[in-house]
Amino acid sequence: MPERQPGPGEIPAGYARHQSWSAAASAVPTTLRRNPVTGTRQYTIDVIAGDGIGQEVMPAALRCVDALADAHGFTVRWRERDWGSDHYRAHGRMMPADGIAQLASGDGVLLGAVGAPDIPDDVTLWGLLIPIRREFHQYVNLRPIRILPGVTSPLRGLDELDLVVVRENIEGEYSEVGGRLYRGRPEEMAVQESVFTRAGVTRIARYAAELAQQRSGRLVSATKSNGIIHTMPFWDEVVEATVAEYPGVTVEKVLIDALAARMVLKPRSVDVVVASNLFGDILSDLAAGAAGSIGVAPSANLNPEKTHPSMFEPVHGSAPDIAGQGIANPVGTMWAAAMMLDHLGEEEAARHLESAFEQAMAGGTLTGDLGGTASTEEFTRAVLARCATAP
Ligand SMILES: NC(=O)C1=CN([C@@H]2O[C@H](COP(=O)(O)OP(=O)(O)OC[C@H]3O[C@@H](n4cnc5c(N)ncnc54)[C@H](O)[C@@H]3O)[C@@H](O)[C@H]2O)C=CC1
Ligand SMILES: CC(=O)C(=O)O
Ligand SMILES: [K+]
Ligand SMILES: [Mn+2]
Repeated sequence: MPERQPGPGEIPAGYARHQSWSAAASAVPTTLRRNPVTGTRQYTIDVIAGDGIGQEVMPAALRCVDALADAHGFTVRWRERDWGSDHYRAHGRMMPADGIAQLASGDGVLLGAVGAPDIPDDVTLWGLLIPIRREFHQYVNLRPIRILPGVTSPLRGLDELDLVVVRENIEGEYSEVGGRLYRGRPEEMAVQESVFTRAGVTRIARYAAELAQQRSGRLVSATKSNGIIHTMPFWDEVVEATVAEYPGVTVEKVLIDALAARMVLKPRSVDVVVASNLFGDILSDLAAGAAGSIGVAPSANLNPEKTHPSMFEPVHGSAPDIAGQGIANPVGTMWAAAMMLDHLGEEEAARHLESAFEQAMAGGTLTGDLGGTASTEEFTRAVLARCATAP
């Protein structure tokens, strides 16, 4: 494997040792390519299929969006990026040194997954996914989940579930503050700091409160302020004070351990969950499991101010255990693409895409993770058949 030796000003493959490339990210603000005179809508989207099943689920989603673009009168220019673990093996980095700057001129990023069994996961994540989230200030990770048509939840008697995890996405427990000393020796130690800021907690709480206001008014805040004595009491205080500004929204703080049990036992008692980076990561896979499979779960890494591109991806990873078999469920990526269309202002196409995969599933075409026998290709064709014509 090549040695990772970034030159001056380059992005190192391991973000932990980064200098700064924020200037590159903030240089070019995104502007949606909507011509005010002709009304034509054209979007430039960067596509990072990435690793493992990312290579299988991404083409499935792109074909659907292309069909929808024709049907709804807009065009998408895909800029395909061969970034990820193969790029790392060839060049010693997950993306080019100016990768962030390249993405900055687009209207959004669609990502499959990153992660390969032969490369440490911190290298792959911190070399691609996490820098994009941070440098583009995508501080909201929005993760809706529903029990989709045709799916039987593994939870007894649960036939309906519709909740949203609002995960803080750029600070918290995922922090490069810390270090390791005396590697390999008996006295070795590792320190990992969590970073919570008033600005960071306030803005995620605001986003979640606004979402709760549009839904049930019920917000659950995941915490662990009994065991984690500095950051979590701070999280609780800031969340409570922020949500108090939103009439009609109540916030219930629930310790994460009990919340995990509650989401299995009484998942419908939860509507919108606001959670730190790590807690939101875990709860979103838990919620997806309750809804039948993590293969259907989407996520939007949002820069709500739209000063930078946002990034859309399935919740799942590269799934090396099933990669290359053509059996991955592409719904998580299709649903993420629908969230991207919403973000671009193409709401009709977004609803069309959602109803297309829902109808395919309702018709009994299901991939193996959901107990069906359809391949990725068979399922995708069933969705495509419902994308060309009006829903
Ligand atoms: N945002 C990202 O790109 C993420 C990357 N990862 C990376 O992915 C790699 C694998 O991680 P794991 O912990 O195994 O999580 P994973 O999400 O890749 O897979 C967990 C389990 O779910 C199944 N699964 C996932 N997506 C599926 C789909 N679309 N259809 C059918 N089955 C599906 C897999 O086969 C596996 O049994 C690691 O390198 C990890 O760091 C993990 C999570 C998110
Ligand atoms: C990396 C990961 O697990 C996630 O973004 O959900
Ligand atoms: K992913
Ligand atoms: Mn995750």
